[in-house]
Amino acid sequence: MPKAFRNQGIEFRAMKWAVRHPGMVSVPTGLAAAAAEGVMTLGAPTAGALAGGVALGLAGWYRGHPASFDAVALPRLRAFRRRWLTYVGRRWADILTDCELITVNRRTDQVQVPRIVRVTAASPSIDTIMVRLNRGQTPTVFEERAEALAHALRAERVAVMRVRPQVIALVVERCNPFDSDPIPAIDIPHTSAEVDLSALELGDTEYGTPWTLPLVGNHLFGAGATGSGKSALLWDPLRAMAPMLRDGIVQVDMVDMKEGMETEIGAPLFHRRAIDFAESVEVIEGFRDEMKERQALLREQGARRFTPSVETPFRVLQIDEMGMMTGFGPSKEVRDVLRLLAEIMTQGRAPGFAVCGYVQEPTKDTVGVRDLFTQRVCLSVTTQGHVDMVLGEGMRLRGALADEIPLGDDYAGTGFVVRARSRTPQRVRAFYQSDDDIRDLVAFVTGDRPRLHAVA
Ligand SMILES: Nc1ncnc2c1ncn2[C@@H]1O[C@H](COP(=O)(O)OP(=O)(O)OP(=O)(O)O)[C@@H](O)[C@H]1O
Repeated sequence: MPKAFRNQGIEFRAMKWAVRHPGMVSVPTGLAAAAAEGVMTLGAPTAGALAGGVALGLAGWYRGHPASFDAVALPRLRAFRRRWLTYVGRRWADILTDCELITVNRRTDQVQVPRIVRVTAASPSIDTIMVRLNRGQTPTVFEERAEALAHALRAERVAVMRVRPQVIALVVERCNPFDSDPIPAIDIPHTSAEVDLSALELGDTEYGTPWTLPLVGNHLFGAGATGSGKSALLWDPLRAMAPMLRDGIVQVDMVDMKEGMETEIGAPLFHRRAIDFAESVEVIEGFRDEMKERQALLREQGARRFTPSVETPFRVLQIDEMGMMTGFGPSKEVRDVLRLLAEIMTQGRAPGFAVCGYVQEPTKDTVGVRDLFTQRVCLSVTTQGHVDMVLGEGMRLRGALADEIPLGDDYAGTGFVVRARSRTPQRVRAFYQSDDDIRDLVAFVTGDRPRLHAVA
């Protein structure tokens, strides 16, 4: 038989085998089969030109529009690479064999390896592998072997989730992208012109790029167990907006339901501050009334939205331990607070009124207005269910293992956000501000002047 036909026969057999064993196909065989098919169908020059064109197109996309490339193409390319290099045929079978996750058919003695259905890699350090269980296997078997699997995959941890009957997801956290040392606070911007309210820098993403928050036009929800580092979510936006606080272009009201312990050190930064329930209701009510006045003013001026200025400052209401106001207080008062917050959060965008709420327990019973928050950060939480409550349905499955983030200083301030464009979770770590950093911030904002505003 001529060599060309012999080769074709081999490739056809390889392709047929690959189709029949999609979970077991190896890189050289799978890719060679695909390449061979391309070459045979189109001819070598056309196939080569096509492959080159695709590579060039991707390079052009990356250079021309890195943001959309990052959101759309990169996760797919990464998933493809992981699928065919990391979780591939023999290697996958060996790992599952070593972890005692294969089965043997008693009748035929055939070894059966749970098949990979799909691999996604929303972030550089987290993969989700959908696996079809062998008949007779249960998700519990994988849960019990998760630690062994993590070691075998050389991953930090593996979480097992039930997807549908016979299909589970292995969420593989490959590494912690952040050092155990905190990320130091950024330098305070000098002038208001340097502040971008639609991109306040709060920390780093797992890519090593700045993690920014668009606070204007949004409401921030920060959830995390005690000790997870929620205070960073409170102080970091203030640091990023410091010149505007100094110049009166941003005014922040603070409701500190920890009896003022958390915020005493930065008290001069706040326009108003409340540290018990009754004062807090007053502050929230005052915030709502001011929003109404602003709405009336904009209506008079025929303006559809505010422009941050000394006359019409961007107003922010921060509520630490929000659950104490919205879940655990006396029922009539709680209802009133929820109504006020709902009013502010549904109407505050155009007149420039934003709410930042920080909670330990993100359930609907505790925070009835949870769904009105438009920006969400999930730090280390205590249960799996909390992750989707904060970030949205299915985010844990896509890799947001916030309940697996260990508590402690090495991880404090680490959490997940959802990327707006691709709706995929991304790991972030907030800047750490020491007490001295906060004192510097206060000194910068107040200068030599006396306290800017009365403190409740
Ligand atoms: N971004 C960060 N990076 C590193 N360490 C941090 C960061 N934020 C906070 N920490 C450290 O983590 C510890 C707990 O932080 P923090 O007080 O903010 O937790 P919390 O979530 O507010 O807890 P609680 O609800 O009990 O007040 C603190 O000792 C602090 O030093």
